[in-house]
Amino acid sequence: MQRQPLVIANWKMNGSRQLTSQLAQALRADTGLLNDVTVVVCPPAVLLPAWQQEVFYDDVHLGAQDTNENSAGAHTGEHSLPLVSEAGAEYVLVGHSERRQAYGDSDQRVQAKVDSILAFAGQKLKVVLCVGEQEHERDSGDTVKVIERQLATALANVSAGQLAHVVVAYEPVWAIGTGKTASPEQAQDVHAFIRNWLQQQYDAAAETVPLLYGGSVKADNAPALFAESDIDGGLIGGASLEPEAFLAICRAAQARRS
Ligand SMILES: O=C(CO)COP(=O)(O)O
Repeated sequence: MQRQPLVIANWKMNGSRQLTSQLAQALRADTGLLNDVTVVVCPPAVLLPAWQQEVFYDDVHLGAQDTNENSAGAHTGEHSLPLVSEAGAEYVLVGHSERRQAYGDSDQRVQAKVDSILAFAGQKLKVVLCVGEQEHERDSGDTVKVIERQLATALANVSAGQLAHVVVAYEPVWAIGTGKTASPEQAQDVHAFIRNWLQQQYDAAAETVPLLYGGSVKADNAPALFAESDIDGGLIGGASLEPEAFLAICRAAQARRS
């Protein structure tokens, strides 16, 4: 099945208004690219309004890096779904390893966030569920066990109908920001496992779910990664802060369509 390639920029706690204009202009200069590839930018939440002004043609889509599972209340420093949605976000990253490791996002909390996003306002938001093993878990042969646990908990309450609003990003923790990319074969093996697992749970609905690879994706390694059958695009950290590099990565995803 032909899935539209998807590339998501995760700026993490980086970027600026100036970079917002630069990247938006670079992306908009290549209209053919934006027809073929769905491009989503997840800036820090305070930059969402600046991005909203840049992408008034809806050609680039916006996302939030995280949200709180509560819709409002006394949660100092947090962002709710109504707030990020009003600021233009259509996608929400959930369970990024940096949130799992440093900010208390347990499997259960990830599940609560997934449930709240899919229940929000008639399912207008998409979940980008991040999963991935740590280096010692890969070394001890537990990669698949960890991924299965993360998927099973996060998606426990998700129906086949809701799966159309889910993207899964495989981000091996040892490859994030380290320059150590998973080889295309290592990534494809895990993506095939994820696809099979989704098929067992959801039958045909699993075919529509975009599976992204993230972890030190750069302009030079993206073509080989995106040539794999179950790698539908990427979740890009550092290289998304460099317009030239990010565009080259998006073009590598575009090549999946030919
Ligand atoms: O964590 C990532 C994207 O969410 C990957 O980050 P890097 O591309 O900087 O390794």
